[in-house]
Amino acid sequence: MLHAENEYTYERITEIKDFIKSKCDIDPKVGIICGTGLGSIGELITDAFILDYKNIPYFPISTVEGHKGRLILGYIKTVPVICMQGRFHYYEGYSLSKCVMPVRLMKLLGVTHLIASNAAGGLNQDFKIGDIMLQKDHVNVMGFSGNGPLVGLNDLRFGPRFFSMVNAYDVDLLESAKKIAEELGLKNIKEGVYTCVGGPTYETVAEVRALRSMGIDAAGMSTVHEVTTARHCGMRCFAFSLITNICPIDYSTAVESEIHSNDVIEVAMSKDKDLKLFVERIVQFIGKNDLNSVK
Ligand SMILES: O=P(O)(O)O[C@H]1O[C@H](CO)[C@@H](O)[C@H]1O
Ligand SMILES: Nc1nc2[nH]cnc2c(=O)[nH]1
Repeated sequence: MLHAENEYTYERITEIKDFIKSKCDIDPKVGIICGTGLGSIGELITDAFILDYKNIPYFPISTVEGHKGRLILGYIKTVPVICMQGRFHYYEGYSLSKCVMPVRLMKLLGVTHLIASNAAGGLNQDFKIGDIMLQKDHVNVMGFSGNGPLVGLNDLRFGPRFFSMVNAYDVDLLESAKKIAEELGLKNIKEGVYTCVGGPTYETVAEVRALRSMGIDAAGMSTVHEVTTARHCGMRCFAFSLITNICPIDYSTAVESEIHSNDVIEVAMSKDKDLKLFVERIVQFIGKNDLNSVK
């Protein structure tokens, strides 16, 4: 699968874009990707136009729990948005280029800013369940072995062959998000480095130790390739992880802290009120300050 030809050419994604445009005349500026159990962020959207993935030509379908499989266009406080209520993961059997196709679709629809959310395990042992980790950076461990969303022929209409990933997580958005969290009185805000593993297995103790020694604070199975693709096509990115579990770094406690996907979904859903307010305010901020200043 690694070097299979990317079926999602510029022309194919343009076809999908034209299909959506033929159904809905909203021009989204902010793209939102809901993580596992975080689909309620989509409830913020007014004048919502909803498309099930299964009804969009060439779209994959969501196969995991906690992902509804719907694309929503509409407004958050007058800012036009597009929201994926359900993302695609590598472990579902989708190539990384397939997983990130919706990011490119967002670009073709006019999106300039991406907000990606995810459920993640805390590797940093100072983290607590329910913390919101604002992503300041990532380590692309899958990319180390050449498994990335941009492997293959490069289409310059999306972006350049080589590009920098410094400032992948937009510093201005990150700082503004911190201020917003403070204004909202959110106490459990952390900042850190995220990584995406292939999954679907959670980490062994040895893997937790290895990832931690690389300076990584949280592990998931998404987001890195989405942000990479968004940066390739010039979007400004903000991402956060809801820490749904703490990854065991000691063999003595590993068994009792075993992770179950139901717990991940439950913790994520229990934070929906805070996260909806948080995302709403970030989108508003982008709408007021940032829409015309794409870097
Ligand atoms: O990254 P999101 O989609 O939030 O989901 C995270 O939660 C699931 C594991 O419970 C994995 O899919 C992992 O990536
Ligand atoms: N890789 C990984 N993904 C997660 N998603 C939610 N929790 C975890 C975790 O502990 N590890």
